[in-house]
Amino acid sequence: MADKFEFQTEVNDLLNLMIHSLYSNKEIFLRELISNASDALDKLNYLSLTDEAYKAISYTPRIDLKFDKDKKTLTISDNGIGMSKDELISNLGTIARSGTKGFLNSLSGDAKKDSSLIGQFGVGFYSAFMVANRIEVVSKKALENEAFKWSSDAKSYEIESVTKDTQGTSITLFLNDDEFCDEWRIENIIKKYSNHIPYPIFMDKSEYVPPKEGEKEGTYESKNTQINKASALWRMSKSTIKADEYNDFYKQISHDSTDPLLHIHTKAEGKIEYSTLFYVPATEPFDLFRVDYQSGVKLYVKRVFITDDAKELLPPFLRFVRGVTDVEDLPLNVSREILQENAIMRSVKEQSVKKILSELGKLKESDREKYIKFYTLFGKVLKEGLYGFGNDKEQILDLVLFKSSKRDGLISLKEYKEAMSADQKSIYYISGNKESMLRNSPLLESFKAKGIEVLLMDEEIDTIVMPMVNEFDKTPFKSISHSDIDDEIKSDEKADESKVAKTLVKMREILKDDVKDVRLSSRLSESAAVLIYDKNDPDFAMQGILKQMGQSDLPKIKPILEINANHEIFAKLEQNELMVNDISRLLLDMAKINEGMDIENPGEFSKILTKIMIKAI
Ligand SMILES: Nc1ncnc2c1ncn2[C@@H]1O[C@H](COP(=O)(O)OP(=O)(O)OP(=O)(O)O)[C@@H](O)[C@H]1O
Repeated sequence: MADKFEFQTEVNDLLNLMIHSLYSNKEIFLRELISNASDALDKLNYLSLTDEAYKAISYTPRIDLKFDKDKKTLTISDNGIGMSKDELISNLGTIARSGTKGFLNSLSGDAKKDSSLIGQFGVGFYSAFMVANRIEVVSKKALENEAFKWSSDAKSYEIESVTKDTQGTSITLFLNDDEFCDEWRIENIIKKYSNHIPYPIFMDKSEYVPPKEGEKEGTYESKNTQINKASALWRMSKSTIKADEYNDFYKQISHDSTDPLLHIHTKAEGKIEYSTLFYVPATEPFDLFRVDYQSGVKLYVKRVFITDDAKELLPPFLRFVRGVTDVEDLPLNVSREILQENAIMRSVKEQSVKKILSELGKLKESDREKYIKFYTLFGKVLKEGLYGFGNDKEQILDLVLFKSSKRDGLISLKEYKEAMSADQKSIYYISGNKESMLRNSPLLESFKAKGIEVLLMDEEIDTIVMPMVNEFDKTPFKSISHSDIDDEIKSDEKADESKVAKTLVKMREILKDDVKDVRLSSRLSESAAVLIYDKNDPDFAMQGILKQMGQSDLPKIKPILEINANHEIFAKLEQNELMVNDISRLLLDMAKINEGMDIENPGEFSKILTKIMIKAI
């Protein structure tokens, strides 16, 4: 008797999408099923090497494909770990991963793009419903006696008890049409996506047998043949691997259907022996900015798969990297603690980071267009490495790019320095979250007048990390929204305090609750006033970030209002005391607006402005 089950709502939504919307690139279903079979073999392989109970299982790991042209079925079998009844229910009836909602929301309606997301979101198995109207999964978990059959028409599913001799899983697809009932087509898909999974894939292939003596014509015989290479690509010598093979292996491990931007293959044979094969994707992994992102690097020890959940293998600022780390001198039953504390692992990690960063540096020099593509995708993540006291800051500073007040596009810090005049002492930057606002900030006036370049840091991460970066190549960074200012950018025309003495005293009094001080500015040439921050105070952009991070009890940080004594408005104000009150308030609010801040009392602002407009007409 079969028990009937309903799918979890999200699975229903997903299946509807699979069947009705995601039509292109259907062939990836096979990659997904083979990859699951390979994972199941990995799990059993690992247990049989590390767990006494499993050592007794005698098996040669393999995956078998069979199709029946008449019945239009394709069967994918493995002799891996298998699934119990409960596992069939939870693995093939629900979607455990929290990312799925994100998947459903992120679908663009562009079938090609959407189907490339399928694997990324861990909904691989369900993709088989793109090509099949019915699926049967027969599975027997290793060391258990019972086997079960899960079957579904994509609307609901049934589970019943069956017999099966060996452990493992056999998945039969009842295909919608003949497309995937074709030996040649299947072989090509396997070669394309699954050539380098570490286990052999077998299939019956008809082979031409030449005529024997006395016979006129040859015949075709069906022969069970291994159709993939089953060699761990990362262990092979670089010179024997073709670009296509690197790309295809990437697609298999990442479930991404776009070629990667870069691969970095290393075989270290010194004191510590290991192989790494890393890839920089050309698309953004869906969970790149999720706290619960999945590690993209699989750990192997002596070719035995250990885990794909080891975030320790690379630091978070390289979490976009996909690939494999295979270490020789570690025990197979390496635990999480070992991963974190083991000297070998630490050294492999350090060297991997150095290697990845240096290859990115080479790319920056050799192919700027490609590098910009990389940087646009992952620059923000890379910059996270500038936070704190990491060892890699210098290398990362060589890689970061910024917008500039003087040039189009993105420039590196080296390029900034090369254009500096001999007497410029600092690398100047302004940070905030809107490029247009930064470009038009009054704070840039004297820099523009003197032809000094300022980096425009308009990403949130800049505001967070830049205060933690002191210098680049011995040149200090200086935020231009702070009060300490180098002599070289001070205005040439020395402001004459006596011209505005009365106004200054009054403004200080009027605005004393809102600003720390009202001062003469030596950085303005056009605007009447600007807000800056004391050297050690967080600026406006930083305050915003602190609030976002939950620091709601921040004390009120008062800015400093700097005024341009040479501005006509102050000459007039000295003669017209009655207006000082209104104009002071307006100047403060205007300076706030220029920085993208909210003004405290918009009603009051409008009233004063209206009053002045009436006077002006
Ligand atoms: N051949 C198999 N043998 C054993 N377990 C399997 C097999 N196929 C699928 N499973 C189980 O079903 C789960 C769901 O598979 P599915 O392909 O939907 O997602 P996934 O493999 O977890 O994610 P991803 O596609 O990102 O690798 C797997 O995690 C695995 O536990």
